[in-house]
Amino acid sequence: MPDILIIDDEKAIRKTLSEILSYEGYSLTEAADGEEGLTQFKAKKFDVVLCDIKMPKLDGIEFLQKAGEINPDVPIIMISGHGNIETAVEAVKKGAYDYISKPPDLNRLLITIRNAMDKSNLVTETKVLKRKVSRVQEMIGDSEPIQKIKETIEKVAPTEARILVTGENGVGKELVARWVHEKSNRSNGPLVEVNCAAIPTELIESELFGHEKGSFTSAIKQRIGKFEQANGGTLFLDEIGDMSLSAQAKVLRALQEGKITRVGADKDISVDVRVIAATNKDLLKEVEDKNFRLDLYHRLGVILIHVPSLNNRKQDIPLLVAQFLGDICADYGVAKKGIDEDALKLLQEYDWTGNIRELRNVVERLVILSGKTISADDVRNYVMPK
Ligand SMILES: Nc1ncnc2c1ncn2[C@@H]1O[C@H](COP(=O)(O)OP(=O)(O)OP(=O)(O)O)[C@@H](O)[C@H]1O
Repeated sequence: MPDILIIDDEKAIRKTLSEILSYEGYSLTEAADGEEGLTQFKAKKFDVVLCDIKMPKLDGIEFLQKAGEINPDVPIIMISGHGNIETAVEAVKKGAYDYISKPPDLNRLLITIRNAMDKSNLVTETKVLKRKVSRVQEMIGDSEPIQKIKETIEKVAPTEARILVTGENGVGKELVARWVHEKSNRSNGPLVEVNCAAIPTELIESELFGHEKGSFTSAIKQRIGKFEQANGGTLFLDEIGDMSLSAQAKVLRALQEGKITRVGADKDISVDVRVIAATNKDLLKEVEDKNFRLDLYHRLGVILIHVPSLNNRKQDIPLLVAQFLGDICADYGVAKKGIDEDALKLLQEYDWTGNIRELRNVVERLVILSGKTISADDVRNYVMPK
């Protein structure tokens, strides 16, 4: 049964609308002002909201803005009184689905609600489709290490084992983490990613565990951390070797006890998260240098997956180039370009210190600058040997 929220300070209007709509098979919730409406809106996902414009506490326009921040996909139909048609039009400009006038015309009311629900279903379907289309990039390569990595992923993904992925920048460590999540029993839950190297040391704890309002100078609002966001899913801690020792201690506790504490809070929160960590550093050397905790290393690295550099699996280059050529030409909306054998050979001779990320950039450059078929001369002209 579709759920409709009616927000109006006039009891008579709420009553009339409720009667008509419940007769039509909708389930109704009523609120007497914008604030109450917002509380209801937060508590449950409605299919449609009918909202008066002039109300005490929070008026219709303010409700529209706040509701849009919480869930922009729920259609809101404004109910306008005599004197505020202009405001209703303004509301539509600001994102309301439509408006109806008081007293409501029965047919127009029902049609508007039906249309609003159709539109909202379409929005949801489009989102689902988009998600399906943007599925995880396939892991290309038939070299022995890549085959072994794929086998390991198949085996360990359905378990709850923590995984430490190692390898240079741009080799595909994140892709490994994505596939583990995708093939795990948590694939319907979130995959949340944190790049530990990109966050200043003093902020990493609040980023991971969240904070309470006022717990430090810039904590103006309460904030949910990445561990909580990843609840029921997977947390990918990238560049874990760059994490401060004090954050390491807290991550260790989260892993040992399945509990976290927001910065500035005194209450524990239980979290159900599978952690996959990645690093381009030699963590055991970091342990030796006292930059990384040995106990955390053991907790994280139940399964170790090393992704070798592209220079150590150059036989994967032709397959990767073919894949990237297809993807990039499709992105640019041009017919798929080909590549000469000699050009491919030259690419295999290069030193790929930037790994797969660099290879993709080079293919993109070649697609832009070359003719229909990429030649060895194109490679010589546009790809500088190092
Ligand atoms: N085997 C592969 N097949 C196809 N694309 C790949 C493969 N490995 C990596 N890529 C692509 O190369 C790019 C870099 O990969 P990714 O971000 O996973 O590397 P990374 O090791 O996590 O890098 P960093 O350490 O810099 O974060 C991504 O666009 C990824 O989709």
